Amino acid sequence: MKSVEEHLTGILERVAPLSPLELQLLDAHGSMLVDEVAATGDLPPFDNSSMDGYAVRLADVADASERYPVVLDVVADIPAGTSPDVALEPGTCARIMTGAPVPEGTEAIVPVEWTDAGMPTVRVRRTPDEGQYIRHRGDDVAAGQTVLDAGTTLNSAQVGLLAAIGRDRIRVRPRPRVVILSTGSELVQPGRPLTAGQIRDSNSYMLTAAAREAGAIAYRVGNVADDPKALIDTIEDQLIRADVVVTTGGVSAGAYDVVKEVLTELGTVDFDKVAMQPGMPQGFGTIGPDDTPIFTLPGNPVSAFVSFEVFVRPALLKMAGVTETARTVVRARCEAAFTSPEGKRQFVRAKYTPAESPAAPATVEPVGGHGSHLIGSLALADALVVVPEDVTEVRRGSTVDVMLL
Ligand SMILES: Nc1nc2c(c(=O)[nH]1)N[C@H]1C(S)=C(S)[C@@H](COP(=O)(O)OP(=O)(O)OC[C@H]3O[C@@H](n4cnc5c(N)ncnc54)[C@H](O)[C@@H]3O)O[C@H]1N2
Ligand code: MOO
Repeated sequence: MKSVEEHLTGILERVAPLSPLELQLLDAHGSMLVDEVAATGDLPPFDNSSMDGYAVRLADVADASERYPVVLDVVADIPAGTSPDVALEPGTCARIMTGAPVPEGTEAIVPVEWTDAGMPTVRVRRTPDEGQYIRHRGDDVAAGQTVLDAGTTLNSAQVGLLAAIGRDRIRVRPRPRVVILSTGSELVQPGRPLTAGQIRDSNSYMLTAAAREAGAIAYRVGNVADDPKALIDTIEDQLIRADVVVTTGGVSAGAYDVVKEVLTELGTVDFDKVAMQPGMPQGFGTIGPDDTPIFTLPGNPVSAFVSFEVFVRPALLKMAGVTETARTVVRARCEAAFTSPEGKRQFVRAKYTPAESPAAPATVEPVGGHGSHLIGSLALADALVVVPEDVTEVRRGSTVDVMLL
């Protein structure tokens, strides 16, 4: 049997970061920036008001009070999106809206709430501080300033910033496109009735969601019957939109394990037993004219989930340009005793509770049994306890490695 490390290393050696592409801003969301981005202009691009109110000269309103309001002539009305062509003379002001450019001579903005909102004269009842409610050109971002570093995975605020500096396209490493298909003649799509001996195809949904959580663009193909021609035709049809293909089922030793049968014949996919539990039967290789990586995961739902976590997710992250591809592993006190198969690394689904104080360290509680079909308890887990190959018994209260999901 191969070790988990050997199998993972073999995979990571054969997948490469995807080539950079210039994408529309929203298509680049979630992708990694290839280049550092600098602002070509100032933000804000001009001095503007942060309040709806009146642009004033300070001397004119220095004596304003509730009791003795100052009366000013309103010589201009400046909505956002216009450019004022007035300069404030003594005794005058301009009505101005939030975001509108301040006219020449403006020393502060008086919010409309401090006035009688009058036109064409206004009564000002309070004195603003110098510069109050004026947002200055470049006080957010200065022209030439680096706003985003290369290697940033673009989140929503960063997409907003790129739009604010005028970028509508940006060069990124695209998110990998993953095609997920499950195999098995016993499978029925959710929403359809079951007949005797059938079960629902949960893997294709679970892995599509998992691929999305890993930042990929995932396409779910439903289930393909255990028929060699149907399988190869479906895979070939899907290659057009795939940077990676993931299948589940049909890789063990059964008489109808078509994935293994069909892909072994092609000679580009290796099938191995990996020393882990669950997830022992694994296949990885390439397929099609572009040598598209293909993962063939076992069909048992927990095995498929763990295999995705341990092998597929790191590969997807590497393709997206991420360098740290491993999940965070922490140490925690195990709240239950259990046994582990000798010579295999066991991944035990569990619930993790972070440390609350030095007296209450982090703990982890295994959930459900060990069966690879137990998706009910898998859904309760937020972590996997990782039990080394040479450990056959985990005692309650011992400290274990926990991979946080
Ligand atoms: N004689 C042997 N039998 C098995 C071995 C072995 O070494 N020798 N290995 C066992 C292990 S370990 C695993 S894991 C499974 C892997 O099986 P396959 O990958 O061939 O998957 P199937 O046989 O197609 O299905 C296994 C199991 O999972 C259910 N399944 C399959 N696909 C889905 C899906 N999309 N959604 C929900 N459930 C699914 C399927 O109905 C089976 O119950 O083999 C063991 N057997
Ligand atoms: O190794 Mo299989 O993946 O139980 O359950």
